[in-house]
Amino acid sequence: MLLILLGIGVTFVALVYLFLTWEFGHWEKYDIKGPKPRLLLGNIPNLLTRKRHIVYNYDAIYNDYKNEPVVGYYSVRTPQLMIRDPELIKEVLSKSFHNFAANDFSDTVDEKSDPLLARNPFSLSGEKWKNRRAEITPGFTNNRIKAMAHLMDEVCAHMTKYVKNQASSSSGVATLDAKELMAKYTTDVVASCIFAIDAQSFEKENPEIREMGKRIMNFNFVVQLALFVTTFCPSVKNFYRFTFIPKDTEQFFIRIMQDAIRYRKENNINRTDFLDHLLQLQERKQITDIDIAGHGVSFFADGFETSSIVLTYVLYDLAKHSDIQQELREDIRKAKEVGGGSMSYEQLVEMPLLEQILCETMRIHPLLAVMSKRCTDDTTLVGPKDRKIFVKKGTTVVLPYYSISLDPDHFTDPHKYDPSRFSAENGGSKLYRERGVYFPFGDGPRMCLGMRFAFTQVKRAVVEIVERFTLSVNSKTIEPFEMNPEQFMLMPKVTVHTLFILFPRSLLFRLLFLMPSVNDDVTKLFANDEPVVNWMATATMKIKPGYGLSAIDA
Ligand code: HEM
Repeated sequence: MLLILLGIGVTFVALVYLFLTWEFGHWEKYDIKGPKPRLLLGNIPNLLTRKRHIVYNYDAIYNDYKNEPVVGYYSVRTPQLMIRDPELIKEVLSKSFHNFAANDFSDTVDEKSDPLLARNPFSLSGEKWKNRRAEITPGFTNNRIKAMAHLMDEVCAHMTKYVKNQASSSSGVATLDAKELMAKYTTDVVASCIFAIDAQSFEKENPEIREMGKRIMNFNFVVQLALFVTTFCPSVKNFYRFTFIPKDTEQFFIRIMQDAIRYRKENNINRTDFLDHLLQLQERKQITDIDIAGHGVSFFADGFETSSIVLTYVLYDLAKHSDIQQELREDIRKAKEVGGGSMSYEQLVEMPLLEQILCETMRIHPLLAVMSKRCTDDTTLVGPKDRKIFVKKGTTVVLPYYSISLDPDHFTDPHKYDPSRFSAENGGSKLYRERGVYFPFGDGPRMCLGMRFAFTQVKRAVVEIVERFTLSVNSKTIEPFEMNPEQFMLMPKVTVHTLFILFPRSLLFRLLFLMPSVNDDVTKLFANDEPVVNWMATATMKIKPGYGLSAIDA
């Protein structure tokens, strides 16, 4: 009996071992170099251990195979391919798009358990993706974004008031959590553009829409679990469906979308925003309320977190480089002078230095470690020196955006913050994009749909802050940043609570800045860690029953 049990035990262990290592010779068969995988951990151990962000595993693979166009590695036990060569990256994103049209995440989202997320183009593939993308694209015309820029003006006014209220009356310094500040801004902008509501992030302690937004983005754990389980055993997707958006959050968004539609129809409101686009779409195509809510939530989820992280990094970079900050301030002043005291939408989107700052920030602080695509048909890529690289249908290929952005072969002195590398004289971002080394918004037919909206939203906030406040890094900031392994996107692990000191640009401070003899005092003041000022509500807000938000009429 004991022998039988022992036999079963040994067979079981042997089978598990075989299961875990079965694929480990895959890349050798195709003559593709790569690191030796470890049992259970493969080559991305942080996926399981979560000791550090997975970006550091990908980066090590990228840098260890400098002369290889592609590297074969194993995620847990599944063979995956890292594309290092920029020409091949362009091939995957654009030229051979038909063979890499699916995002790796695509078939992990189920329409029944996640009806809203399943309507986001990012989660879709094939015809469904094409249709959804075609429905959203006209929502981002130049005219509509221009109209939405006015809605951003209102949010900026709230933000300025909030920052001023945060500043200590004695020093004029406000120490703020930049990420939190920027998330409030983008939440209010995006809520205004889709749901036509004032989310009141700057006025209320914990506005419900902000909390619900956090819960949409808080699927980090589920995403990481799904990533782990599906790379461990990809067929899990066929019989188990993950739920990424909690049900109460889903119901909340469906409800506010329905309320927003009813309110607009009943009151005959004409407002050029994304909701207006969705209503026109509903008239033309008879799409359901769930479809509309799906589009709304997509815009919300894609729009607020990405832009708020980029904004946080822009503020950080400007705080670190006071000369660039001052140059931008001067540009803003000149633009406003030309505009007779205000800045037009056209002026905003065309400010060269501001554009370069954004491009450089998105290079030096990439938002994503890698972009993952799924090979949808057996394909042979042709690498340098005519080398044939066979990619089997179903293989995940990753494009190492983080590592490429910081590779000295592609960007001179890559750790130096230098917006001028994106100046028109140097060829702008187009040059790097054409080389296949700069793709913060992806590229090809699946490129980010909200790019122009995101740029406008980010630029508007930067202009507001730089014009009115002086930014400096708080001395408690731990640098260089260590990325937070709990987050899917690349965000610093440190609490950014005391990261910045925002300076109201009062006349007194302007004078201090213009007089070199007192500049030292200002520097000292910057270095002081001012306590966070507890903000108290100063305005009474219209509270709408249900979710404490007030609708915007026009
Ligand atoms: C600075 C902020 C943003 C960054 C850096 C960013 C970046 C990206 C990236 C890298 C992709 C994947 C592209 C690919 O798969 O090749 C993407 C896709 C997407 N983004 Fe953005 N994004 C930003 C803001 C926005 C905003 C504001 C919206 C909408 C309001 C948006 C909507 C989308 C959508 C719908 C997709 C899926 C496109 C598709 O699969 O067809 N994004 N974005």
